[in-house]
Amino acid sequence: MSILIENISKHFGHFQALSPLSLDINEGEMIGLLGPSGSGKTTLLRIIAGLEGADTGRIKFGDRDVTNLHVRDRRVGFVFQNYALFRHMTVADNVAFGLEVLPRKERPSPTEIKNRVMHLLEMVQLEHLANRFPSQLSGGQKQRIALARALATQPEVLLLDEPFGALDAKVRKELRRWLRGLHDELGFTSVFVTHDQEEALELSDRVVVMSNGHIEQIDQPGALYASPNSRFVFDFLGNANVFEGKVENGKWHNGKASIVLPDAAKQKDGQLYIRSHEFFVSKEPTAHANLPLRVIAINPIGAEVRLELTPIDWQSNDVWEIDLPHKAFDKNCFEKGQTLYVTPKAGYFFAHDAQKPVLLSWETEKVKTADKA
Ligand SMILES: Nc1ncnc2c1ncn2[C@@H]1O[C@H](COP(=O)(O)OP(=O)(O)OP(=O)(O)O)[C@@H](O)[C@H]1O
Repeated sequence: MSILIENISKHFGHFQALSPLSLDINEGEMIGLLGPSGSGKTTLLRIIAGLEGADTGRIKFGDRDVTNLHVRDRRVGFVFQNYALFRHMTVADNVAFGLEVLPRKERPSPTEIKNRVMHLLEMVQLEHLANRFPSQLSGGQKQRIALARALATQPEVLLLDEPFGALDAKVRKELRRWLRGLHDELGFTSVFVTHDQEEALELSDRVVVMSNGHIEQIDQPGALYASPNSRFVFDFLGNANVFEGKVENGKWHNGKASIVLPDAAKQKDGQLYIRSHEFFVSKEPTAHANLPLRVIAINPIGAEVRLELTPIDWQSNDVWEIDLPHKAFDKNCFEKGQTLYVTPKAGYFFAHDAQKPVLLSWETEKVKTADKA
């Protein structure tokens, strides 16, 4: 079922929670609504569900205009963060609930309900827990039951609000994979809310990045990561270091630090955003950059080592984070308190007078040569 969202806006009193926004969701697509707290994700999801009315605009499911339809007539499935299972009912009764409350004309027979519940429990691989109560389940199991319950009425649209927010990282990852598999197998259309960029990028066919009640960018995960179209999106997708530079003699300067402008750069003042893995690190400045930093922390994180650094004799608002493969780290034997120099390999430049960034790259070979010199 496709979903068309057209000029939807929402006020709570004088506060504008959603500016008029539009979004076209294809049948069978999985869409992640990503944004910081208060950006309007849940409000938009609730308006799609019919739990909240919009001030303006309309919503269509396929050819059906559902703008004024009651939540129960929209036929959507929901999953919330806090499981929302009925504590006094068994797992099987919880899953059957949506079917039991259907109007008599639409309600399947008791045998059919029983069969459908068992099938759903098999699908979420928890048929052996049919007679347990929610208090006897783990968080991950509860959430799978919540999903089975949401799917019982065979909705064509599934809406999920931070479905895995309360779970630990490992279970979260497992459930994500499993939800994606189920989505692909059953072919429903899903919209889920998250403030976790990794979750959004991993699960979604397209990600909708929201801030302050409007849409900043809609893109496939790869495109979003490769071409963030604003500072906000860049910041929100994480792990960027920002160098604020003023142009002088073909270089960006900031205090005693400098970066040579690559050929493609316009001679403009602005901010260079560099991702944490886009650096060479050395014990001396290179021909391309003189960015001295002091090591304040060293944290091994999985396949990489993250160095936290503060500028020496230049200004930056944030601590810098640089991720190095273990090999590169071991070769250099960096220690806390030590001074080192970083050279960007690539970065996004936002000129002060521009909204959109330019992707810049320093030719790798040249930097390497300079590094060795
Ligand atoms: N019923 C309400 N009454 C008044 N203000 C509300 C109501 N619901 C939401 N808001 C406000 O609207 C804004 C958007 O809220 P919303 O819950 O949609 O954000 P969100 O992006 O989902 O945030 P979070 O990630 O924290 O859940 C917030 O500033 C919130 O305080």
